Amino acid sequence: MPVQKFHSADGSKVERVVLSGPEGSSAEVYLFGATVTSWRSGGRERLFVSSLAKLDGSKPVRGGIPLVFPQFGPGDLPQHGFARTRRWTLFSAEEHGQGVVVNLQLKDDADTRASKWPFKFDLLYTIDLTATTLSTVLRIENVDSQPFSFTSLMHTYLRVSDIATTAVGGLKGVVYADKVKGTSDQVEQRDEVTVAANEDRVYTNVPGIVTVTDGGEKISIRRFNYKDIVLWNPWAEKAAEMSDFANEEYPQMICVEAGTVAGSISLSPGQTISCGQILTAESTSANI
Ligand SMILES: O=P(O)(O)OC[C@H]1O[C@@H](O)[C@H](O)[C@@H](O)[C@@H]1O
Repeated sequence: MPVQKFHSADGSKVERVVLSGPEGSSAEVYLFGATVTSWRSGGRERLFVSSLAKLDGSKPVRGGIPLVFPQFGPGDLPQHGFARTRRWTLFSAEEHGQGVVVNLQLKDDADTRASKWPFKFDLLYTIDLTATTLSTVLRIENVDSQPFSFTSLMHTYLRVSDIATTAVGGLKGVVYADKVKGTSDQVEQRDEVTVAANEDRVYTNVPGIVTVTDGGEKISIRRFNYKDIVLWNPWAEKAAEMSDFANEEYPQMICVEAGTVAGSISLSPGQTISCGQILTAESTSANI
């Protein structure tokens, strides 16, 4: 069965779905936050989820792909907006020629309309799995009678075997803001960006494909309507401040987050936009 539904302990609602694709590929998605918590391809888990992550809806999931909308970072709303902490609806799930696709939906409700972002919206989140790709696309529709603006991002926690041998390509020549150092106009000089400390950077207007290599493994990130890339690893010092992240886990992950966060996206009444990423796993060594 390509899509399996798992219910909450009391059996009253679907808690998560598991997609089974070709060649042993799979993905798991929680309806809480529409959070993808697992993506297996080429016999490997490609996403990192902390062993201390809360999966009971008590806080955003520390790992996988939390969805940031309508606000990146701190601001009028809670950090990273409300999409990652709302319960989404399972809209549809079906097999297609090359894999399986699931659509989740989130609409405004009394709580969101009472928030500092009070607009009427309709979100459709499409998670599409093939043997080697996971595509996540967020379609945002303005169903209000007034325009609105937002920032959004897919906060992807990639699992790596060792941060010391992990390199991110595709950022050379890109201007970035360094949130740790407090600078905003540096230009990346490196072909391969490595991380060896607490890093929190926003690369703006990234032009093409971004790659993450880790030993013989490579993930390519293709984006559309998402201009920026956030690079984040908490390292030991920030890890110690997070109750839902084990101290020793930071070498096993890197967040490479596709989004539009340096500027915002505006939609007029009736307008829609689809923003997303396609992650492709290219293994040179399968380990099933
Ligand atoms: O702890 P949170 O809210 O999930 O955020 C984690 C990190 O998310 C990153 O996207 C931000 O750039 C960081 O500043 C932030 O610390």
